[in-house]
Amino acid sequence: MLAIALSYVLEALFYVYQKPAPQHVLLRILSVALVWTALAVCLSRTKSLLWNPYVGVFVLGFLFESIATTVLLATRGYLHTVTLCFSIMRPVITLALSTNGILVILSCRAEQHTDEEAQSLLQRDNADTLQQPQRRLEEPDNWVEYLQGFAIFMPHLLPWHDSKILCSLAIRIIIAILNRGINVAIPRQLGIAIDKLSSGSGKMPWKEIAFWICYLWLDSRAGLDVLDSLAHTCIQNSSYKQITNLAMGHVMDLSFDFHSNKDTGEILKAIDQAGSLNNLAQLVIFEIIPIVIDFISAIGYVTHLFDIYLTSVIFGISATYISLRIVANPWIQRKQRELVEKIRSESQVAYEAVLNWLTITYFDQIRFEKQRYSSVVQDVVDTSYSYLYRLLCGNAAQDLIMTAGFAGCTSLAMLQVTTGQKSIGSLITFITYWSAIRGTVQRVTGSYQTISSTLVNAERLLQLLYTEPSVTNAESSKELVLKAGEIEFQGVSFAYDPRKPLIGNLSLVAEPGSTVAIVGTSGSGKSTILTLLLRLYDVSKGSIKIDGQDVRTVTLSSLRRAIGIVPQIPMLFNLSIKENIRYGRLGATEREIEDACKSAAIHDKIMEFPDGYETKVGEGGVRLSGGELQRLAIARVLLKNSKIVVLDEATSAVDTLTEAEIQVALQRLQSGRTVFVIAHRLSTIVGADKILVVDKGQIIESGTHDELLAKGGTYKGLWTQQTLTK
Ligand SMILES: Nc1ncnc2c1ncn2[C@@H]1O[C@H](COP(=O)(O)OP(=O)(O)OP(=O)(O)O)[C@@H](O)[C@H]1O
Repeated sequence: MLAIALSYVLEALFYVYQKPAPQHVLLRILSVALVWTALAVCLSRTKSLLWNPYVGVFVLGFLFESIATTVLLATRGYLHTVTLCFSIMRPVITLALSTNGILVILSCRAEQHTDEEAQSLLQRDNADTLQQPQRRLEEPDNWVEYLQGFAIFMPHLLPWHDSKILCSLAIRIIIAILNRGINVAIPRQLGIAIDKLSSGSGKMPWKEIAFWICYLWLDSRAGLDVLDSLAHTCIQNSSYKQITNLAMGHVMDLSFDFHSNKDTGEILKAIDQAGSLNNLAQLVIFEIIPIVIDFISAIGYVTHLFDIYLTSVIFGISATYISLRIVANPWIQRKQRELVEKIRSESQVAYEAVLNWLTITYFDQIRFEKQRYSSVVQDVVDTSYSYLYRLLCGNAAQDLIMTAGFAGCTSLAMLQVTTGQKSIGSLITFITYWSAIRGTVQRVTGSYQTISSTLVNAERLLQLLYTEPSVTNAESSKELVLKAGEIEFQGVSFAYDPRKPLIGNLSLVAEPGSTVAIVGTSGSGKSTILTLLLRLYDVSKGSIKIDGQDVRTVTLSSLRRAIGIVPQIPMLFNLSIKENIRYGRLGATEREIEDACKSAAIHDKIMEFPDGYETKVGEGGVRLSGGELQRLAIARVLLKNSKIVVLDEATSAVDTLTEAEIQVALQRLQSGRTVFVIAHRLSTIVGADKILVVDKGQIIESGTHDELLAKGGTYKGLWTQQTLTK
């Protein structure tokens, strides 16, 4: 392919120096050379080659080359040994290319056929669906699919239903159209003014100069740009709002399996970087499209002003300039992607260090953490230098081409002025217009660079958006209708990891208004049983029913509204005590909050704090003691006032005196509610209606305290151990 392109370039040079040819012949030769060069460059950069379009080009090339050669021989126009050689060589090469391509396609088909037979259809489809989004991001070579991946952002980047946005869009489109005219009008007007000046009339061309200044004003930042910037900011703010809300909303909607594996710092950075997508749609509409229009008008205007030679040179330079960026971009982008990843790990390390400051201090590892952070920062700096180096190399190579092109074009134009073919005004117009042409071509690569870095920045967010929540509302899900509050586990099996089954065929019934206690060794799956009730995970077998309704058939929101939970390690927001308790029921009055705190035996303690209910609890509740934290969590659930209550070691961190107080509160809480209690301290569950002893995800004993003691099994052993220890 390069040989064909080279033959055309040599033929063009031959025509320029040996045998002048009409402009249309030269233009054809140069255009075809460009097409073959572009095709060869594309082919050299393709990793997973799609042969069909290339073979199509080769076959068409062979047809056209053969016709061109036949016509040339028949008309004997511009025939010379050199051109004759080229004209015969090209059909031969294209024929060879076509034959080779067809053979490759046939052999590929044969291979594919055997591959497909060896693979089951279902397997292939599943693998395809699962890997599609990932593959799109990992194979930037397949750029159509890669871009398709980002299409989910489009409705958020340009919200069509918003009249304010539509109005801003209309303003920007009108200004963009006006700007296209102004771009040509400025150099044209200057040329007209100079021609009038040099006409020797001795008059000042006031009118022409006034128009020129007026165009300059419109083009300046005091002109149309003011209105354009306002409209731009309006659209940008709207897409910022939409994209960040989309990102945050999606992360909040993801299920517990995602949140138990996530890297918080890295996720926060990914959401933060989503902001860079704001400008994407506007960049395409108001940069790329105007650039194409500018370029076409530049080509037309220069042809009108001078001739097709100059236009072809400009066209060739521009194509080389842009191709260079396209070729260099993957090389630059690789470093940029590395840089983005390094920046994300930097925020992850910083986040973890700040979050775990206390642990770091306990183990006196502050120096180690400082070093760790400084080493990731150094990594970021080093990578940013390598990225900058690659970027500068690309820019320098491009600008060299542009400068050489300017020298060539201006010399050509000056040549025409010296021979009297063109006026000095035309030359000035061309020189002024050159900066517009250069600007246009530079904007193409600038926009390409911006778009590609925006996309690289947003890749992580895109991966996040492709992550589906594993627990969702079923299509026909209804609100949970709570009646008496009966809970039934029927043959429930579950595993966090399929390789390690945890709960196997577990069945239990919690009667309405009863208290069911779950006891057992650490890690036996007690908390997991209750996370299944909350549908943080779905059971892999069996079902969980509340008042006869399967938890998978009711909405997640109604299910979680019905259950109040006091977790093992309660987490609080870094807000005041009052605001944290109000989280149980946002509409609660101050009186209700105080009542809940009194019931949870924490009111007096809160009143001892200098700021009372306004005391800030610190991140996660770090400024409170373990016992205070647990009692606040109980108060929060009391305020929520839900029919079903789950207490996961709710009193493990309080002394026996406080525990006795809380027990009174809990008894109040338990009346009329179905309660699940997980407790290691068996003294707290002796009054439970049913005690289940769990081991390795199975219920091995069940009954009341007395029944279990009478049985003399595992429970009796645990009880004896604890009472003896006491
Ligand atoms: N989100 C999770 N992802 C993967 N494995 C988990 C997850 N949560 C718990 N596990 C594992 O499941 C097993 C049971 O954990 P679970 O918290 O249910 O035990 P437990 O009986 O409540 O223990 P403890 O009394 O110590 O609180 C443990 O081996 C634990 O490592």
